[in-house]
Amino acid sequence: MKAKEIRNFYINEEQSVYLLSHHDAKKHRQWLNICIKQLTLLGYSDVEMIGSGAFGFVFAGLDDKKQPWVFKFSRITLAQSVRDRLEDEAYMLSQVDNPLVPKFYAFERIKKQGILMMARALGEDLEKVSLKRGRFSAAAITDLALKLRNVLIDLRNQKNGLTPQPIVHGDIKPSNLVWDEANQGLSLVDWGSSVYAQVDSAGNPIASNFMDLMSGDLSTTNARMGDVYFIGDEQMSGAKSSPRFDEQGVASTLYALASAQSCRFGAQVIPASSLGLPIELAKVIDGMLSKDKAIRDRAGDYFIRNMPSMAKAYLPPVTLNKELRAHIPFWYGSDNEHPDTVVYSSRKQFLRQADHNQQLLDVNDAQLDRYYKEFLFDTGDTEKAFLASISRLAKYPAVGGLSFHWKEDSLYVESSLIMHDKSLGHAFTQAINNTVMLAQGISQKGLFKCCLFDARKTIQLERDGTGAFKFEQLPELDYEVMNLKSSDVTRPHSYFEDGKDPDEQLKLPNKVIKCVFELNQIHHTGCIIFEALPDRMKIHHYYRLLDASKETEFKRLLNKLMQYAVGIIDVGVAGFMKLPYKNTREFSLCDQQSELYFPKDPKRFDSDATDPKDN
Ligand SMILES: Nc1ncnc2c1ncn2[C@@H]1O[C@H](COP(=O)(O)OP(=O)(O)OP(=O)(O)O)[C@@H](O)[C@H]1O
Repeated sequence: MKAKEIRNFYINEEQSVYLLSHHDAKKHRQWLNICIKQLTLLGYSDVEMIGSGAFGFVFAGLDDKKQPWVFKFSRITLAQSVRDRLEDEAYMLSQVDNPLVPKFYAFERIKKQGILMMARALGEDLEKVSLKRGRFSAAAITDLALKLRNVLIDLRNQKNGLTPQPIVHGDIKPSNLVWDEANQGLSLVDWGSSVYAQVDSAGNPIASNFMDLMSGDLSTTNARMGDVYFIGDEQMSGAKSSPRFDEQGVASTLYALASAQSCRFGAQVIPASSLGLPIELAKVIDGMLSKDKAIRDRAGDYFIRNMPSMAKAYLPPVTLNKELRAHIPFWYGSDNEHPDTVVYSSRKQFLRQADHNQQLLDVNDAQLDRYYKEFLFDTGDTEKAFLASISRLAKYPAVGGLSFHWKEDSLYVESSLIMHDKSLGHAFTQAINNTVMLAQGISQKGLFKCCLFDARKTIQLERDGTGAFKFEQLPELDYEVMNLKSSDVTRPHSYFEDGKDPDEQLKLPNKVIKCVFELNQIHHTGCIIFEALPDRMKIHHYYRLLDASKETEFKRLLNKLMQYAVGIIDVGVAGFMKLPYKNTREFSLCDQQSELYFPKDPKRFDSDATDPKDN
């Protein structure tokens, strides 16, 4: 089939579509519709978008024989050299013949836009499963570990023609593993970081032919950057491509799924040996995630050799902690409302550590761009894991605010969180608890604040030629009213206005600040963030009025706040957050969670088969 008529590609940055400018949002929607329409014209039915990543957008559809296909498009906003990689991805995928890998169908190029066509892996990717399910059980991790170990063996034994030519996938992580629950089937997708290995696991060069040996290829790396939250140190620092890269991806994946995190960096504070896994497997995973290469390699070899016997262990469901409680409270909001959650955090500054030893690969790389944008390059591992755990909270339909204050020997957390999907309560509790445990592992003194808000409610105002904001009617700030018991209403509450934040650069007009202070007299919780750009301003906010008797005054002040906000001329970001009570939770600092292994006598810990939905 020939994809002839596809035009006008426009793919924007990955963020909530609600935060794009009106113009960009429209273009984005048009673009998605064009893709769907064109794929439909080509004869595919039931076309839908099923995924997106740093590099591209992925659509699925059925061919004329009702076979499921996947179409991957690269983001038009990326440099041409990066977009060209879709063709390299197509080539590597075409080289792999494995039941766990979706079959390559075709690579088409229309104008500058490439489209990779392949079989669809059935099921749901493991990152999505993890967000719903929370921590995977010991049995699920063990089963997955064996499957992944077998994938590693297959990649090492891969032949290129007749010569053995191990392949490195280069980006093994939960979202690149598609899991089919019904058939217990696993697929490895996204071959965009894949290359032929240059060295074997012992570091000896692999050359497929004489020409390779002659060319300079053996002295420089051919490695591609995988996801910076999951790749190991060697891939990050530009070592030659080796099967060890994928061992690292597998270790990160198992660790992330066992702990319900979205990265590998938390292992110093929440080691695999604290997650209720069988002792042998836990030690292997911790070993593979070690900072010491010799330990890592030894653990990797052990994993490859012994995983089949480790997988024979009897691992019935057990409940190691009778009751799962959130370390900080959260409340359920209406299930009907599904916020498109976006997180905004300030004071990342103090989480940084000078570490300029990283040798970085290709600065053009989209992943690397992300690495810099997300301030990860000079941040310690635990701090990275903490930031990733905050981003994970934003993957749930939740709004609210959090403040972490690290003092002499304690951590103080203030919070106000509303979750809008009860069925995710169990997994969300684990996500919160991870955030707290990681925060306990941070030893610097300082303050970190973040707000989770619904991007759908963000107010956007465009500027005219003079910089003034254009609007026909002054937009209104949204709020909801919750009538709390009067005993609650009289409780004191705190307000966050604690000195200048180094990450805030917008100077707000005094009248805006005065308004916020007046609002502070009324019992409520919420946040407001002014993001003033050269061409427009976004006002992110959520407000919950906790004293219904003051609604008229509250509304009047919000209105006044908007009137003054449109007077902002400066460019930058500034915000306020208000958390409801002074009942701050105090936690001791804790470098590392204590050991917890799968019990030797599982019968004593019989699972009460808790359904996550009941929690
Ligand atoms: N063949 C496939 N079958 C089923 N789902 C797929 C397939 N290929 C991709 N997906 C889904 O689409 C998502 C994004 O695809 P992919 O990882 O290839 O894109 P990417 O832009 O390279 O992402 P990343 O930034 O994560 O590397 C995957 O997480 C997966 O859920």
